[in-house]
Amino acid sequence: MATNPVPDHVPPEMVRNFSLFTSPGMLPTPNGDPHAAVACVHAGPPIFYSPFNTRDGRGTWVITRARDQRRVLQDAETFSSHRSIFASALGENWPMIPLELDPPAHSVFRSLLNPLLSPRRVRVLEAAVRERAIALTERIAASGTSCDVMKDFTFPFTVNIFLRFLGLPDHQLDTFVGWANDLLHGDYVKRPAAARTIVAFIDELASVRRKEPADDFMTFVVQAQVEGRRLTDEEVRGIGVLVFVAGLDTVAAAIGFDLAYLARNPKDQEWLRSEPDRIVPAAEELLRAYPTVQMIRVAKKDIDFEGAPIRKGDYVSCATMIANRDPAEFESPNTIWLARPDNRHAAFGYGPHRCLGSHLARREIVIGLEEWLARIPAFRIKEGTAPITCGGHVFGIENLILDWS
Ligand code: HEM
Repeated sequence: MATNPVPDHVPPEMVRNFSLFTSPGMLPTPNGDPHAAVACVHAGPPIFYSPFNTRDGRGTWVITRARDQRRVLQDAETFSSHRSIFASALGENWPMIPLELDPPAHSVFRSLLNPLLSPRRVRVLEAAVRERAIALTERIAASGTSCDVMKDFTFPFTVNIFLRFLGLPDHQLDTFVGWANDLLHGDYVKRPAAARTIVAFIDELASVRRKEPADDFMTFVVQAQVEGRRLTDEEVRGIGVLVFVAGLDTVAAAIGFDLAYLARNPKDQEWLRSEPDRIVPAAEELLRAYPTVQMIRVAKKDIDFEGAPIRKGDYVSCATMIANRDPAEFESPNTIWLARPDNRHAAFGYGPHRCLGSHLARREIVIGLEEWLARIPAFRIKEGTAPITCGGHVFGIENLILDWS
């Protein structure tokens, strides 16, 4: 792990002892609330330097205002998204596509992939999403009055949808959950091992689909053309790996945080159960209050930003969990108001890289909540248990044991 002294160009008064990885509430914490723990940055300046704010121990500038984050995320001329987050775990340097490409290359691939996750395409996938949510909640309701939501509901739900999207059978579900978990939350041994396994899996799937095409995502990718040519093996891998990591943990964590909130707030729970039409706006408010992704950009040139001397190569963090609690953007940002109007939150990012899977993610969350609330009566956190939350690049919730006895 890198140890990062503060670079010479960073004025000492701009350094803060804050990190999405190590600040209080960020390490795995029983009954933790990492979102509330980051909200404290709004009492400070619009930008500061955090000496340890990535998984590999690098420092980043931290942008605390939603408006300034939008400036960074929209300006790909100055702030690049090429970091090889995944490949670097293997000591390699290929980009996840389209996330780690800058315009104009980014738009070539984004246009290629947009139709696969468009609202129209998601409507086609929706029947399978609902079928899966019903099957899981029926099984949970029939088998007792308690369950671990992450293990029994959210992961089997989201991984199944992902496997269908890729065109793979369900029996690999547990294996995939294990890989995703090791990759996102594993230590320095588990993480590269999981990265290697996922790359080998995607490479193998691509090679099978080249020989035996099917009606699925990977076949689309290996047959696709950009600028009059087929994709290279590295590009196919970059896309496959990104879709693998982008959609698994994020939706599962979102539903987990939502159900944890509802378990602790029985009135809101009943309010949604009695009128399920309220779930769509409520899911937006819960995405605002409990977003999970920290976006990072790399400065391509020197720039002075709100008084901070950002230098070429510096990392700049735009954390959705910070933007979504910005009091300049949201009235009483730390209050959860399920009917909040005009909820223009940043959970899915901003600018050219805005989440490609947001339409699918939104439907998964809403359908997951609808079917859960339709079958599971008034639920609460099981006595004697405590959900364990964690910070990091992607905030998560490790276990959530609910009880409705
Ligand atoms: C609640 C669930 C989700 C959240 C909170 C989320 C959040 C985000 C965010 C913040 C970004 C921007 C990253 C950046 O600019 O650095 C992003 C990008 C992306 N997301 Fe999602 N995501 C979710 C679900 C999904 C799903 C289900 C998929 C795919 C099936 C997906 C695929 C992608 C892809 C491919 C990108 C890169 C887009 C580009 O670079 O043009 N995401 N996501």
